[in-house]
Amino acid sequence: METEAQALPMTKRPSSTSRFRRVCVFCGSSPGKKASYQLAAIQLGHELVQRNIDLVYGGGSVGLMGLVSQAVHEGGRHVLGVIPRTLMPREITGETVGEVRAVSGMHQRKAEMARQADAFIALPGGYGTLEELLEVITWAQLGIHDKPVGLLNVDGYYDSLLSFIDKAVDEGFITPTARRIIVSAQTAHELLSKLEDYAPMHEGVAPELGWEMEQLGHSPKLEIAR
Ligand SMILES: C/C(=C\CNc1ncnc2c1ncn2[C@@H]1O[C@H](COP(=O)(O)O)[C@@H](O)[C@H]1O)CO
Repeated sequence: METEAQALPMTKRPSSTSRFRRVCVFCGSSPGKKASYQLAAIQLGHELVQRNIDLVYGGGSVGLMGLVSQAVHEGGRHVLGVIPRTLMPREITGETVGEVRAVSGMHQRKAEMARQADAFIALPGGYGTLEELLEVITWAQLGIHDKPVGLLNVDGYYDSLLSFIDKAVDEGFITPTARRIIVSAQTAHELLSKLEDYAPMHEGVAPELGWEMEQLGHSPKLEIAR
């Protein structure tokens, strides 16, 4: 349900503060077939602006990635696009608004996005989005970071993924504690509010696995957990 403030145009809305300085958004490099996916990307951008949160994402202007980054940039917040050099030509990813950081490969990109963010949000997307989402969930499960992970379940797009994960819990492959790492909601406003309230609950299996980030040129947990 939209509040009175949310119904106002972005320029007329009162801004609020957040415990997050910068959020990483994973999302489709395609726009998807439903207008609701594109609208949700724009609304997420507006919600970040309203809460004074900056954006880090995979760079470029293709698909939902372009919509969320443009909404944040136009709202006056900082946008950081992290792009592997091989994807930098404009004909592959389009123009990136804000700051562009070139990295040497896909692994370095994920590590840099994770290092720069205080929380993660996945919009609808394909293999790339799923891979990025599942990696930060896995890192949270292992205690490599303590940052909240949110799933924006637009129009039930992720219902079947969530059902599968619940089945994995029932079948003994994911613990109930690890299941709670994923915070989901149907609107950006509700999701950000839930993420603000999130308390980390990993089982601290192997926090020393921060070595993985070190291998990619970053310091372990202390630096990325902020
Ligand atoms: C290869 C093609 C387009 C590549 N364009 C991309 N530009 C920037 N970032 C990308 C691109 N493709 C994937 N990513 C990253 O993965 C996520 C999106 O992948 P999905 O498979 O579309 O869900 C996104 O978060 C990026 O970080 C032409 O097809």
